[in-house]
Amino acid sequence: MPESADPRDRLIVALDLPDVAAAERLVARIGDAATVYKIGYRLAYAGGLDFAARLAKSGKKTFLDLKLHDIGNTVEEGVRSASALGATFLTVHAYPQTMRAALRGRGSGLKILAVTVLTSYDDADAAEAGYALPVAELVARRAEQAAAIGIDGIVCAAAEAGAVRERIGPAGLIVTPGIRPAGAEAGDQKRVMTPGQARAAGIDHVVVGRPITGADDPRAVAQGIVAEMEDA
Ligand SMILES: O=c1ccn([C@@H]2O[C@H](COP(=O)(O)O)[C@@H](O)[C@H]2O)c(=O)[nH]1
Repeated sequence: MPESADPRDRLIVALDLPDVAAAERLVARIGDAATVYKIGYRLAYAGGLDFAARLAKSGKKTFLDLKLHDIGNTVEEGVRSASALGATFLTVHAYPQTMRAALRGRGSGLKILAVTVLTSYDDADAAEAGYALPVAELVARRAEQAAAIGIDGIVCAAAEAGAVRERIGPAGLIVTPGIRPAGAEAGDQKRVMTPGQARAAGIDHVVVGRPITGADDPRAVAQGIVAEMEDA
């Protein structure tokens, strides 16, 4: 999705909910305050892929956060199947073989986003997983590889947006989870920024789940996040 004139497109609401009925209720409560919805494992394994296709047909943009990573043939064919769901975004892990396969399987209209290092990881977690590089360097390296391969966008923490932008140029998308309005619980997220800080750092889209799904008034929280980014 190129830089949109609609500020609501900057917010991607993560529908991390137990079933389609709960997702439908949340989307109805948020109404026109959000335009882009993310379906991850939890909902995808509970009928969420059909729901994603319906959401796309209803005019919302959809983001399939499936974080694919497998042998090239499986990724390519998986992306080909996912393309048929009418989604705007699909994630894969930022491994070169995986990213190349995803681009081979992609139909027109689907943007492939490469997940660099999960925002729940800090340097100690990366070391525990066997990586010699600190997170910031690993993100930069993966962004550089993703750009060379021709990937559409990068998923990283907002703190890395500047370094990623240098490597992917102005046309690549920077999508950042690990976003918390001031005062909200970080939960398991370790590389966190507020929506305003993230926007000022140069991101294109923020992903926000629990601060919206757990809110008494999810529509108001979504509107607040969009407004905070507008003001940044
Ligand atoms: O590095 C990553 C990649 C994906 N995610 C996903 O984003 C949302 C964040 O939800 P919150 O409730 O706002 O923490 C969630 O669906 C993750 O699977 C991420 O957090 N970090």
